[in-house]
Amino acid sequence: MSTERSTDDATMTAESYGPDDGILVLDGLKKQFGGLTAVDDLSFAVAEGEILGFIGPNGAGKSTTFNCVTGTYPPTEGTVWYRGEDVTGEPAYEMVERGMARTFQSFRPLEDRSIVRNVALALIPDKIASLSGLRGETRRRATEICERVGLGDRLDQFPDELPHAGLLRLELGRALATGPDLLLVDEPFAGLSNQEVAEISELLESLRDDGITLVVVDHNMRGLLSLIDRGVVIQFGSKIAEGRPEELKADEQVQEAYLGGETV
Ligand SMILES: Nc1ncnc2c1ncn2[C@@H]1O[C@H](COP(=O)(O)OP(=O)(O)OP(=O)(O)O)[C@@H](O)[C@H]1O
Repeated sequence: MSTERSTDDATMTAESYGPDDGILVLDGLKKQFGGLTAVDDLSFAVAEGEILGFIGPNGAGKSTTFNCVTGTYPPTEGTVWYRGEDVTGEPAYEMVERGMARTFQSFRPLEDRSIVRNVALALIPDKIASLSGLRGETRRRATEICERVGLGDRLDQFPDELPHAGLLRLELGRALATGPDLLLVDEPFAGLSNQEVAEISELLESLRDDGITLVVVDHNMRGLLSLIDRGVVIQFGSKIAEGRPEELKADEQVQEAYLGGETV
């Protein structure tokens, strides 16, 4: 990363990143919808093996950034590098093949399929084609993933039998089925009790221990600051702070953006 210019006020220093600054690097990302600039000159890097929080108030541009990175929208300007390669504007299926997976805020399970079948459908055939007994192997892999996300005792239930936290686990299972190196998790804590936040945090930490890099998005800092190694905070589509949880908590702009000056 290099610094191109700096300002003497409290605004962030303008930065320029290169392809090797992290497993995922955004440089000067901009996304406009007509006259609305949803993401504006946003740059940051995700280090391999970390849990990065991507934080911002409602409407700050978090989902739009996610959508530009995962191939849902082409960015208006800027560059996205994944594992050192320029992947700007690549379609979603190519990003999945490269090892990037995401969960969605609104869950989209197939309601007429069991839990294990929902996960099996997300398995990428190429990755298991060389294994013998594909059908049995598919079931075995899907079962393993269900167990991994805490749904081992609900394999043959249907999505509408799951509580909210169970649907989140299923969403994580479907993402894991694509064999990701990087997992983008969209607002996992919304609608969860404190106990569930702790349990899901434990699951996300265990995925990191398995070697998966995580970017966790949330507008709410509840639960997030104790989970993440580092955070990037955005407001109105631009980065206002970046750092370790204790640095973010102490940052005046973050306080202001979030709680009108109250302590985070
Ligand atoms: N497809 C779209 N067309 C037009 N405007 C959009 C579109 N998607 C997002 N926006 C606008 O871009 C801005 C950023 O929205 P975005 O959904 O990225 O914010 P967010 O930080 O994810 O918010 P939330 O926490 O509520 O999910 C908002 O003003 C939103 O209305």
